[in-house]
Amino acid sequence: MSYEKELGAAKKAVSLAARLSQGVQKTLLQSEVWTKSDKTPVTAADYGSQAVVSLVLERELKPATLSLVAEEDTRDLRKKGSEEFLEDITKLVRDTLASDESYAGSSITTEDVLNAIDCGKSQGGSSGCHWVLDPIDGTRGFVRGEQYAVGLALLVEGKVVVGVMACPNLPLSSAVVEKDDKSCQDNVGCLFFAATGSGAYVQPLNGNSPPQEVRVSSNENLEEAKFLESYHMPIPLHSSIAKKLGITALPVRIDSQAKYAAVSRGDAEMYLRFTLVGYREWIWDHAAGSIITTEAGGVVCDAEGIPLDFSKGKRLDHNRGIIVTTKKLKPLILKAVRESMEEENIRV
Ligand SMILES: Nc1ncnc2c1ncn2[C@@H]1O[C@H](COP(=O)(O)O)[C@@H](OP(=O)(O)O)[C@H]1O
Ligand SMILES: [Mg+2]
Ligand SMILES: [Mg+2]
Ligand SMILES: [Mg+2]
Repeated sequence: MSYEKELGAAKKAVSLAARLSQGVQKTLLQSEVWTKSDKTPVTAADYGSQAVVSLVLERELKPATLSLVAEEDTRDLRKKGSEEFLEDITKLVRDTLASDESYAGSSITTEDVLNAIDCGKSQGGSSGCHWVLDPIDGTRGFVRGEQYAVGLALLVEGKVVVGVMACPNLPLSSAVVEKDDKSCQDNVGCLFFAATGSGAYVQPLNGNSPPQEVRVSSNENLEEAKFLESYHMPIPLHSSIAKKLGITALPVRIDSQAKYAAVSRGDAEMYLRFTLVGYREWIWDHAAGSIITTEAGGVVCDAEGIPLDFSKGKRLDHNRGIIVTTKKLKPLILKAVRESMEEENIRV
């Protein structure tokens, strides 16, 4: 089955949400960063982006009911004292939609914004069609003025079939560039997308250049390999695995699912994610990224080599660890992972 219509709607939704987030990031003040009950940060861009994606999918696809599994909810926005913040978000959403010719003149109220965000309450699962959204992935990176992504995927019968990811600050050349390389740092903003069986592509986020197919690296020389991990949680096990593999370079730390995009484009050969014991991953942190990498010829699996299962609701059901790499390197990496885990007495 072709998912052309869904892909078109998702690209439009994610591009507009990225436009909203770019405006917010430029002028964001520390006082505008709220903290959620799980102690993680959230901003007007997270809420605004979720509302924009929800409204655009609704308008473009006119589904009987839109099933959206998304990160943010309106609990804090509905509390007394949030009125001004909600007004600001509504203005952002209104201005962003008005910036697209096809939506010019449409009026958006605070109630419309709250309803659009609340649309993201779906639980997902193994049957039917569900959109999966991380409106701002890597909010910590976003707040620091660094990397973040807007990730949207379509789940059909428990499988990811479409993925779209905007990385507004990611260089068009490579994610792994020197901080003082001005020419790369100035030429930023990527839109990655993939549909099942059709490959993975990238195009400039704010330009009109045609999409280019991306493929994972063909490098098999681990001495020259680059590997990625989260910015905020360097994990000792990652270093042991890299050392065992003979990787000499230090890990490159990047926020968000941009790490999946980087592996899909061949910027790096490996992304490791061994979080703290007991942490169960949200599907929206991986859905868009995983199909982009697999359609680019890569693999996404757990420490046992088993593909991730997106069919069990809002959380991923998998063993310890996530490994994103190339098909050629997978056996070597799994061996190094197994040995390092045994040595450090870490169970799957
Ligand atoms: N202590 C933790 N361990 C694992 N994942 C965490 C975490 N705290 C936050 N996260 C998740 O990791 C995501 C960011 O991933 P990364 O570290 O690769 O940038 C966050 O997404 P949000 O920024 O969308 O909330 C959040 O869902
Ligand atoms: Mg968050
Ligand atoms: Mg996230
Ligand atoms: Mg998020």
